[in-house]
Amino acid sequence: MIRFENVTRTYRSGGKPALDDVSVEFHRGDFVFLIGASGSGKSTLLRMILREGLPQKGKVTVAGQNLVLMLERRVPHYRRSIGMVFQDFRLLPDKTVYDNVAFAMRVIAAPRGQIKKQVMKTLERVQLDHLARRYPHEISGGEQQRAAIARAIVNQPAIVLADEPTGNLDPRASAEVMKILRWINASGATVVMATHDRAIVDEAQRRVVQLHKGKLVRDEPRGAYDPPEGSPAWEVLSEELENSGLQASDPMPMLTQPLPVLPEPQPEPEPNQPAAAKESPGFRVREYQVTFPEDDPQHDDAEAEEPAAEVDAAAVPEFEDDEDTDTLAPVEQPSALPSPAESAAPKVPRPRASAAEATFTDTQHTVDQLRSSQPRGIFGRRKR
Ligand SMILES: Nc1ncnc2c1ncn2[C@@H]1O[C@H](COP(=O)(O)OP(=O)(O)OP(=O)(O)O)[C@@H](O)[C@H]1O
Repeated sequence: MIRFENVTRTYRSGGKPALDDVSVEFHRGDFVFLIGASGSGKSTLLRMILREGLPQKGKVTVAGQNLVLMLERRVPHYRRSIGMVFQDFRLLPDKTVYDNVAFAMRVIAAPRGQIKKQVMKTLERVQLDHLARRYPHEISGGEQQRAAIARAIVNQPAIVLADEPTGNLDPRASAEVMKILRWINASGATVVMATHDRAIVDEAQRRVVQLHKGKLVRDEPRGAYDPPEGSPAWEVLSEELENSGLQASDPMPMLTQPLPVLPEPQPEPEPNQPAAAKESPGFRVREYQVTFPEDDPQHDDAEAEEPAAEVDAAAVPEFEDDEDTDTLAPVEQPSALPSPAESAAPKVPRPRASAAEATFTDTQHTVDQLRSSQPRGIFGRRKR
């Protein structure tokens, strides 16, 4: 479904590549942990799947569509089949939980009745229906992340990308988020999750793809956070360990080595603090300007869910791309989350991930991405 072939991406000419000759394939229904030290290229890879940034060399294909050759005008439609979850949630602070999720459907001009039904169904599935009327600053970080996930999946994307979705959460909230991501995956979506969270990776025993300085050094079908001793990844990282500055939360092949000095732990955020107060110092969430009519305080809520325009299915462009017949058909969600027993916090306490600087730092990106969302079904149709 997602294929990288010898992909090299360099941000600055003459600089070191953020991705260096990477070849990897993610299949429909995969659950993949993308791991690696800070700066190893995880976010760059995720962004490339979103078609934010193209490779200088190589080819990225998603559901048979060559992203390098994709026409710009088709990109918004393409992105609608992808749900994106960020470390810093990126909820719109002036909208309720309900409206944050509904926003993703309003911008694609979904019918009003469908919005209400689908938003509430999705909120129930992330167990947030009782908080639908709250604003982001009135709910916990874990609840904010669940709301952000609801927003990402409300249009039933075939692919869900998560960039350190548990990075700002405590173990219990992280476990809730993982339960939801597993459920999304079980419903058929491909999930690719970048993480520094050792405990989560170790516990899940799912596919692990590891980057190191832009190179793919490991692809294990069922792996732990640390590479197996003696494996090529272990060898590479062992060589690097002495002078690499790896964090304790980065893949660490030789646990007998002395650990680097860690920064002072950050204080736990107070419950019910505004979202901004919970952001790690490294984040740069910019002010954004949303100019949609529904942001106008005078705007009648009753009208807010009216479609902005009729969707003419016949007018929706279809993909003509190449070789494989894979599609990005929307994914039906099962009717319920796994049992509450599955939501128990992880047994092993783990260190909080370092406050790595978010790469998707521009909230406008989220708004743009939501604007380009669309009704389900479109991506399942391609010209033969
Ligand atoms: N917009 C950009 N402009 C220039 N360099 C960039 C840009 N984005 C990323 N880089 C560089 O590319 C490399 C890979 O960065 P990337 O954000 O993909 O790593 P990462 O593994 O996601 O890191 P982290 O775990 O800290 O989020 C780093 O050296 C980074 O400095």
